[in-house]
Amino acid sequence: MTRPTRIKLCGLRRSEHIRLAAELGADAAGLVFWPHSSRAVSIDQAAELAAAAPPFLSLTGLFVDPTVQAVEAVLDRVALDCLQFHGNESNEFCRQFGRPWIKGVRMHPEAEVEQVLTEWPDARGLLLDAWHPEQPGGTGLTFDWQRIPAGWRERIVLAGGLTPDNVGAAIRAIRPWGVDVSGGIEYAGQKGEKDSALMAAFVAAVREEDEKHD
Ligand SMILES: O=C(O)c1ccccc1N[C@@H]1O[C@H](COP(=O)(O)O)[C@@H](O)[C@H]1O
Repeated sequence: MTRPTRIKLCGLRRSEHIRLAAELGADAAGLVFWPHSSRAVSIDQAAELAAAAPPFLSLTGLFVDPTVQAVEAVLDRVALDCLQFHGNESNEFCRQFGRPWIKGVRMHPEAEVEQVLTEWPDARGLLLDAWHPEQPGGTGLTFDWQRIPAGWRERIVLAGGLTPDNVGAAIRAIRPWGVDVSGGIEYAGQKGEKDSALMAAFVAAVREEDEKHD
C-alpha cells in the first residue's frame, strides 16, 4: 500500500468545520492569525476552535511576518500543534518557538527553486503556494507544479488554487507529501466562508486519487 496524501484544510473559522475536518479524515486544520486576511481569527475565537478539536487533528497556526510577541500571545492561549510561517521569516526566526513548523514558500516565477528550498533546514515541511505581487498567499492561484524538483516532493505540502476538481491531477503529477486548500473549499465569491460539501468533496478527491496508487 502506498502512503496516503496528507490533507490540511486551512482558514477554518467555525467549530463545526473543525469537527467536520476530523470526521472527514483530514490530518490538519489551519487557523489564520494574519490580521489582514478575511479568514483571520482572534485569539479568543482560536481558543474556542481548539477546544472543539478532537484528538489527532493537528491544529496549525498560520502567521505572516509576525512579531515574536504576537506568536507567543497565541501560543499562551491556543494549543497549536504546528506553526506555519507564510512571509519572509528566516529559519532562525521560525525555530525559536520550540514547536514543529512548516514554511510557506511562494513560487516566484524567477526563483531558483532548488536553491530556495534549502533556506529552512529545520522546517518539518515546505508548503508551496502561488506567488502574487501584492498578496502573501491564499490567493486561489495555481503555479506550474512541474517546477517542484523531483528530489523534494516527499517534503512538500502542495498548495495554491487546489480544488476538488484539480487536486487529483496535482497528486498524480508530483505525489507530494500533503496538500493544503483554502479557497477551493469556500462558497464561490465568499472568501472565508467554508462550504461543508466542498470540504467533503476535496477529501474524497484526494482519497480517490490515492486509491489509484495502491
Ligand atoms: O488564507 C489566507 O488568508 C492566507 C493569507 C496569507 C498567507 C497565506 C494564506 N493562506 C495559505 O495559502 C494556501 C493556499 O490558499 P488557496 O487554496 O489558494 O486559497 C492556504 O491553504 C493557506 O495555507
